Amino acid sequence: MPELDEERVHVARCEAALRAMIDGARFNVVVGEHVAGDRYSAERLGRHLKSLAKELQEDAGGPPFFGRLDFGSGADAGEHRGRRYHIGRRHISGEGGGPPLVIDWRAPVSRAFYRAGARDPRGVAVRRRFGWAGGTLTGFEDERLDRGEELGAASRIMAAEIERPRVGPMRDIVATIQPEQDDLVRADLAESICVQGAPGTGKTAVGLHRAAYLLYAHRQRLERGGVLVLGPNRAFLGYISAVLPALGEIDVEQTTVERLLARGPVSGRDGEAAARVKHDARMAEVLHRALYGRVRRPTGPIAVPDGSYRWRIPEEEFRRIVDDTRREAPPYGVGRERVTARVVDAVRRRAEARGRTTGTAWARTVTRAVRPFVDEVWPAVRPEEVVAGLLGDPAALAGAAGGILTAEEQAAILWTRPPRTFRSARWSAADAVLLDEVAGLLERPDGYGHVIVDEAQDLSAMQCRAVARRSEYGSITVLGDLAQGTTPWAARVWPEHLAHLGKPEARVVALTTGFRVPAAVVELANRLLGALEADVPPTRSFRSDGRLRVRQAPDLRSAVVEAVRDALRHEGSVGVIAAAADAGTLVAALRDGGVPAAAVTADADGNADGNTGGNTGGDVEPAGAAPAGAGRNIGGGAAPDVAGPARVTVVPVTMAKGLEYDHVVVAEPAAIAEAEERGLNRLYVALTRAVSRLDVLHSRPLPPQIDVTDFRPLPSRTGVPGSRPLPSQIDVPDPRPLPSRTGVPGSRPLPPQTAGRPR
Ligand SMILES: Nc1ncnc2c1ncn2[C@@H]1O[C@H](COP(=O)(O)OP(=O)(O)OP(=O)(O)O)[C@@H](O)[C@H]1O
Repeated sequence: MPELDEERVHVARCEAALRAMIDGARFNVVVGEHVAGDRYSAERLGRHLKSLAKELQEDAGGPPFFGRLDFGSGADAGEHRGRRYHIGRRHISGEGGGPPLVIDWRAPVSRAFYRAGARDPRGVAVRRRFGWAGGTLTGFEDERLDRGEELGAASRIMAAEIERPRVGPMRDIVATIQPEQDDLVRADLAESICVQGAPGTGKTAVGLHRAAYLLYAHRQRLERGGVLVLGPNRAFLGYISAVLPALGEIDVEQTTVERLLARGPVSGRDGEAAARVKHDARMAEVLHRALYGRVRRPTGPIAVPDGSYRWRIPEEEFRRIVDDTRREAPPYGVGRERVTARVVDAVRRRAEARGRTTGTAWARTVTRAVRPFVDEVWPAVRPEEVVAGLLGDPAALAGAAGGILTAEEQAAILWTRPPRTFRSARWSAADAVLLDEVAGLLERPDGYGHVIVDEAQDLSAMQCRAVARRSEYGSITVLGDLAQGTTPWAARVWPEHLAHLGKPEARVVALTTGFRVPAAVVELANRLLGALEADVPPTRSFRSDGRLRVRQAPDLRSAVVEAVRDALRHEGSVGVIAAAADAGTLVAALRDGGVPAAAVTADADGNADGNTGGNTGGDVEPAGAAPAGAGRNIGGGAAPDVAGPARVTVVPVTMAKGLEYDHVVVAEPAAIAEAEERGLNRLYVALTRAVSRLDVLHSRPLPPQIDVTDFRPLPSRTGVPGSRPLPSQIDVPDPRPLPSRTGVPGSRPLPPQTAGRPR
């Protein structure tokens, strides 16, 4: 039988086995409800089995496997000698307890699929990649690693997967994880890592796959604490929300830092000066002082009535208890309990010396009697009281911030009209960070087993501390790009940031091969790097396809409508990215032009993406005239079933981080660049959202760094083994001749490898 037919037979066996697994899981749901010993276990088991049944059901339509490993007969194959494994998104059990039909991509043996190469075959004789179209197996590609064959980036199947137009939410990348990405995905649970990755290098993908991997490899250890994924805003979270469920992980909490810290609605706003101070690491010390400033030295003895006795703890002893407890520096709330317990103990010693029996009831009564004395010296407080007490009272602020904040800084954060009580305070997004800091001083928050922080460069020192508090006993994966930092407090180097995150020892790894943005677009964006005050290596694109078009247009609005109409002739999502102030008019222009567009709007909960005024996280508002599917058009995802209008989303550039669209129209770069202090970083983000095509439209002069009159594609730095640095299509006014990479002016380079990746 031809090999492809044999594989199709295997597909059919997998489908049958999967159906049997679904039936089995459903049966177990029913049985599980009766077999578990107690209600708690019954509930847990039921929940587990139901979600398993649901996952399997939802998964049933997808390709059951994407790769195959045939191990050779050499000693390096170890226990896998002569064996063959199909690798897929999830394990599929063999019929009747036989060997599994598909091995989970996270299993130890699957590692060779991602890491084996001609130089280090890891015992693998043949690596096979499968091509699928609409659930049908269409072909495969073999690499005879035992004969020194390796396609690398020349694999057609891999290139097609990476270059596939984006429709719908972000997909998993299990079939094409690159070796350097795999290294990060499978890093040990105990290890904290920081991935400095240029745009589109797969940081987010790596983080999500790492979450799935860790849950697979350390499920029991992570079950209690859980895994937390933090992203910049809701549009981003919407875009990535399908990846983990597709990998069978539905219990991962995905949220923004703002939501994680939220104690109530954000109703106040800060000016930039105030927000900068509130987000500064020095505020931690100010708050610490403000809180512990409430602890007072005892000014008298304690007298506790106890039946016919009256016990007395002298002032000196009480003072020693308070001083000792302060020195031990426990969380404030614990300190309060410790002082109380120590005073009760001191009373107990005296009572027992007089022959009193001191049981639980005695301790309860005495504790009640001691409380008022402890309240005097170590009062119970709420975070809101502490922060309001500081921001609403110049003297209190001066007391806590003296020698830490300058007079101007203190003036910047003082409330001009303090609320009557802390209960009526209007808290800003930055205040939420201060409240969380105080809450963390009062009581340690529950920690997570592992925290993944995306777009971490934008976090402030105080936000980092909030994350650190939640991962004190766990590890973290920090994902970010210093060049994409846009908040006023964005990191310029990693070590300091990692220290604020509580993991100064984290390994910093750079990813530089971009999988999203085509080479020509990358080269344009790279030109901004010198102006971004970030010491990061330039991106090298894996992709030689794609198109860049730069156009001057006196009437920008009509040019945008025209460009979008043109974009809609191609498959995939379309994103129009503009300065926040211009987004509304572009939505209107598109709708007037008969091109309904969805619009990314701000989150209600605040300060997600560097706009200190709050309201910068995002959501997607469906296009007015769009069909029902448009509402699902979160971030980069066009609804899968749409044929036109709902594929277009207008994104204020402040919301574009982490998103991607097949075709991007960037409108008026100069307006983006001048809208904020780190406007060029923002422009860098905007220019790197395109998967296949980028139109840059401008009516005003372009920022000099990307002025196309001087635009010449740089020699390819692709450097991806086996890749073909064919220039992407570049369409700019009056481009200078392409520089030669073979020495002949205007000549186009020949790909080093012509086999395997036809276009
Ligand atoms: N190994 C891979 N195989 C296939 N696609 C990949 C791979 N790595 C990344 N991608 C794709 O490239 C795109 C960019 O990835 P991702 O969003 O994770 O990058 P990023 O580094 O977080 O980018 P940014 O900093 O711009 O947000 C995504 O569509 C992702 O699926």
